[in-house]
Amino acid sequence: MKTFVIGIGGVTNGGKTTLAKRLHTELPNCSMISQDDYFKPDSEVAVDENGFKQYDVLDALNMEVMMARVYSWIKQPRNTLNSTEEYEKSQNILGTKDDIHVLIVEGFLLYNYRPLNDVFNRRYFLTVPYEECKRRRSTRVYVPPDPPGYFDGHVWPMYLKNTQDMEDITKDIVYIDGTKSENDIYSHVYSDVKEALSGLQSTTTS
Ligand SMILES: Nc1ncnc2c1ncn2[C@@H]1O[C@H](COP(=O)(O)OP(=O)(O)OP(=O)(O)O)[C@@H](O)[C@H]1O
Ligand SMILES: NC(=O)c1ccc[n+]([C@@H]2O[C@H](CO)[C@@H](O)[C@H]2O)c1
Repeated sequence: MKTFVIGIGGVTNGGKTTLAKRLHTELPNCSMISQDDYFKPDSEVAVDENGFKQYDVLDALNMEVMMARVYSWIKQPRNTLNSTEEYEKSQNILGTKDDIHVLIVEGFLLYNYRPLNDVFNRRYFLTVPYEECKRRRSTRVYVPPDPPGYFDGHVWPMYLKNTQDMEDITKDIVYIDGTKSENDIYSHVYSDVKEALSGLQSTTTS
């Protein structure tokens, strides 16, 4: 039994969840963890001098709790070949009976956190330019909702800083143009993953 951990990172509203959910549905033996589920309670998130809650930094997240979940999956992957359909899916995709378990981790701050960055076999990063990102974000309602000026006063500056830090930590990232259609993005990543899984299969033994 082997494991393969995929990171779907990128800018806010880059389409991470959309892509991750589809891969999760299509890949056999696949589990998914979303970083957004690990935000600290609002009362524990710092506020800056302009009154903006500092949500777009690692300190806003319970990364230790998230890592515990990731390590626990690696130790004992949850999804097994538990149905004929899953079994056939794995044969179609991998062309083999071999047992590979896939974990998708999706979120906006994956590669800046070294312990998490270290577990990825493949790192994707969805990008969207400033204007399109701001437009998409304005259609979303978070809890709590973005106050006026939040995108320019916190979200985008933190994205630029986090991306810079990320590039200092890891170079091994596959950048994806998030303005392409959902289908194009999915097909591209799916073929890439499939190729990587086949490689894993032929180079290792269980
Ligand atoms: N390829 C795409 N082209 C155009 N719009 C897209 C595309 N993918 C996703 N969207 C839209 O962009 C918005 C954000 O998508 P999604 O929730 O997948 O992004 P995200 O990166 O997970 O966002 P978050 O910052 O909340 O983590 C949604 O309204 C979604 O429908
Ligand atoms: N999920 C949350 O608790 C929450 C609260 C406030 C803001 N956000 C935003 O989520 C994005 C990541 O998906 C970040 O850009 C946060 O600003 C999330």
